[in-house]
Amino acid sequence: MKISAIQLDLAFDDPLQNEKKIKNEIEKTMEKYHPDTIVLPEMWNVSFFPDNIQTNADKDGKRTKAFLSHLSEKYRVNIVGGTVATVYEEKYYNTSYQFDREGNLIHTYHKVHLFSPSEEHNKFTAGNQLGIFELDGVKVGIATCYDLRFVEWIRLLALSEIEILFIPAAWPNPRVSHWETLLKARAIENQLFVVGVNSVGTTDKLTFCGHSLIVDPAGEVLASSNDNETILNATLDLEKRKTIKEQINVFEDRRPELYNRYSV
Ligand SMILES: NC(=O)CCC(=O)C(=O)O
Repeated sequence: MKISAIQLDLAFDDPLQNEKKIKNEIEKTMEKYHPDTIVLPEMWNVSFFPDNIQTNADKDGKRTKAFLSHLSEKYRVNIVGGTVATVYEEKYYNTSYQFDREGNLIHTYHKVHLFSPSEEHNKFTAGNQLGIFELDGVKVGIATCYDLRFVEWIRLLALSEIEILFIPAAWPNPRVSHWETLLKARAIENQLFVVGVNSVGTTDKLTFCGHSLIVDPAGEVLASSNDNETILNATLDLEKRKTIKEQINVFEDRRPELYNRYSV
């Protein structure tokens, strides 16, 4: 599967400008790289995140769904649509929508672990469903930014036998080393491909660190970036995951009966 991950400097609280930019970037990506799947960063409609989220949160995700559905159908490409601020029945969510090559919405994920240092938990409602879906017949998973720190949550995805984990993010400085280390660790410990797509640029409070990464199940970096806008590309050889599991099969060697005994 050929992946293109688009690392962007998003306009703060300006969904129209961000839509325009994403449309251009997707056009450019399709012309230059012809990927199977395009991946976007977290909260791309407003950036992470305006205090007055009420103003521009997407009602029922209607606008975002129409926008991404049109692009995925037009370019016959799967889109892992990063996340956007949404509002459903007066509750705000950090929501990710996924589309297949026919423009069908195939999956929706609401961020589960809200980033309390930025007061995200006071503005948004947390989701409570695992993010699992299929792209071109491949089982894949999604988690959003801060979710990456929750090893138990990502393990549940891995135990569901996903092959690729997508992590859209708005991960700021000064924690670039956490971001890179955790992406690699989640790839190695779960023997998965991990596609981490961050933002760059600044808001009134944060500077996003970029350094998006595509990592293979052995923790080898297939594509990396700095803190500029860029498109990362990698072809994921899904057979490699099988070979790695044959060499060190941590899933065969797990002792879940002990983990359950000591669980608190
Ligand atoms: N957008 C986020 O969830 C930020 C997470 C973060 O900065 C961290 O975990 O560190």
